[in-house]
Amino acid sequence: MDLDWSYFWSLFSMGVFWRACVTVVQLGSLAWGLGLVLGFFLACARISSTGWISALAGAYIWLFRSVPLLVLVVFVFNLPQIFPASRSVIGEPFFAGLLAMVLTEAAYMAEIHRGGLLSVARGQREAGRALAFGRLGAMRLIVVPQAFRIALPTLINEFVTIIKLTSLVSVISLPELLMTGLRLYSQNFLVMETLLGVAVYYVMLVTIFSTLLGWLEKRLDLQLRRPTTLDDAACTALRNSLGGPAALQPVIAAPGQPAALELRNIHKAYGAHQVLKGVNLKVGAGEVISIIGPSGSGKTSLIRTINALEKIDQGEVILFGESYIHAHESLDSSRVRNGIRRIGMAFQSFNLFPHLSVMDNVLLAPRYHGQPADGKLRQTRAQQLLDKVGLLAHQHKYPHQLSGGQQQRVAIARALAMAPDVMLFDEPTSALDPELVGEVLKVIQDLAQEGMTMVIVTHEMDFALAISDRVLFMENGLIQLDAAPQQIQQPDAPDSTTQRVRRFMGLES
Ligand SMILES: Nc1ncnc2c1ncn2[C@@H]1O[C@H](COP(=O)(O)OP(=O)(O)OP(=O)(O)O)[C@@H](O)[C@H]1O
Repeated sequence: MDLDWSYFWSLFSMGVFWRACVTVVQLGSLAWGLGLVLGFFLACARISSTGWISALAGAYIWLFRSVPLLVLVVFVFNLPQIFPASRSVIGEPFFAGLLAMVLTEAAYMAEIHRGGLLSVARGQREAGRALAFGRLGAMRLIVVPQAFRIALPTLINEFVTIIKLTSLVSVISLPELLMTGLRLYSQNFLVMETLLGVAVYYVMLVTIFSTLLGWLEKRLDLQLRRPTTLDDAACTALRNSLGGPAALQPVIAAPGQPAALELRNIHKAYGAHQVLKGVNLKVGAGEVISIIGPSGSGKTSLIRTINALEKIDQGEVILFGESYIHAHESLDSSRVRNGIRRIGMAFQSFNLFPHLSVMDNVLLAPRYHGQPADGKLRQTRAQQLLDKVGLLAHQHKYPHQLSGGQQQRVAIARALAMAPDVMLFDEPTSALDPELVGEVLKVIQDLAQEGMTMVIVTHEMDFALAISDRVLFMENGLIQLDAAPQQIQQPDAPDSTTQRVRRFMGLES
């Protein structure tokens, strides 16, 4: 069978097809954009901890993924028979088609967003919480940007699907590409040539939009960014303009002043497993406390209760004489949030925000809290802190472009950016290669020398002895020994617990 090629080529100069292209693009883009937004809220509802909200969202997704789009399009278009008032809107084929597509796409996009949201590591939310972000703030600035990047390739694919699905709206006589072709070949009977032309129009639209969205995806791909490292001259010039590295302003111990931190009778269980069994601890301003002990003894659980990353079952945490966390009380109160702002934390796995540059990692919390209010001052302070941890030259890099030791130093600078009165370190060197441990310990040692109050969970025994005012040995959810390093280092230890700790620390066999 011979095709009428001159007719085929003439299809591309017909205004009616180009108008149909515009309709397809408008319908597809609106359905994609609205489905994207509605799908996001549905995904948030789906992962909500409130049972009925999650169930409602689940039911919506189940229903609209089950009903074929073609059926929904016809159904929506005929709704004015039941609700005449809706005729002015969905009596129009374009809006009826759009509504049906948005309802369906929202269900699909919700699952795509849910996948993205669940892929963001738990540590990211914890890092936000440790920087006193509210739930919404953490979601907006930390979780959603990462989830969106993860979901983007699938969302782009969905756009291509939607462009093709617009052809289904021809069933209610919307003059999109298929309907336009159909009307034409029902007059001239050149079915193959017309459908071939329609197919070429679709391929053209999909190609243009895939290229544009692919370009967007590349622009957002952090792996492809190549930030510059400042050379020595630029770094020195910048350092001089900053007036040197940041100096801390720690709370100085004074007679009669309350302890910087006090834990009273802290109990914590995971299910039936009692992990903390009544821990009492006082940390004076400027003191450095190291917590050591066998694996599973409750060290990490204890330090995480101090900045409300773990709820306590019994007891109280007091910060500079003010009661701040009580068992059974919400950890979302402004009192707790204000307390958290005074406490910085460095995590074992760093938990840097991978979508932000080093500089923006340090700036995120000060910007969020408006601390200090002046943006220029915030920037200067962030650069001074990066200088303090030896990373001024790397300020434009992203976390994946740094070594583990560098990442941990950025994490420390990020915590210091909130000018905390107390710093918590949860095994800060455990995830590092041995040759990178020293550079992080050096930063912590410098903080100790400047008088920062610190609680450090560590397996670095020599470091704990060298840096600490007191070393705590935890076992079975209790502090078994609270002693000065000099006392532990005495070879003729007075009691069996000290002897046991000396053996644990490798000081005697
Ligand atoms: N989220 C959790 N759910 C259930 N059990 C947990 C949870 N977190 C910790 N545990 C349990 O609590 C106990 C204490 O854990 P924790 O991490 O505080 O110990 P640790 O002394 O810090 O150990 P390590 O030195 O190995 O890090 C362990 O038995 C652990 O399995």
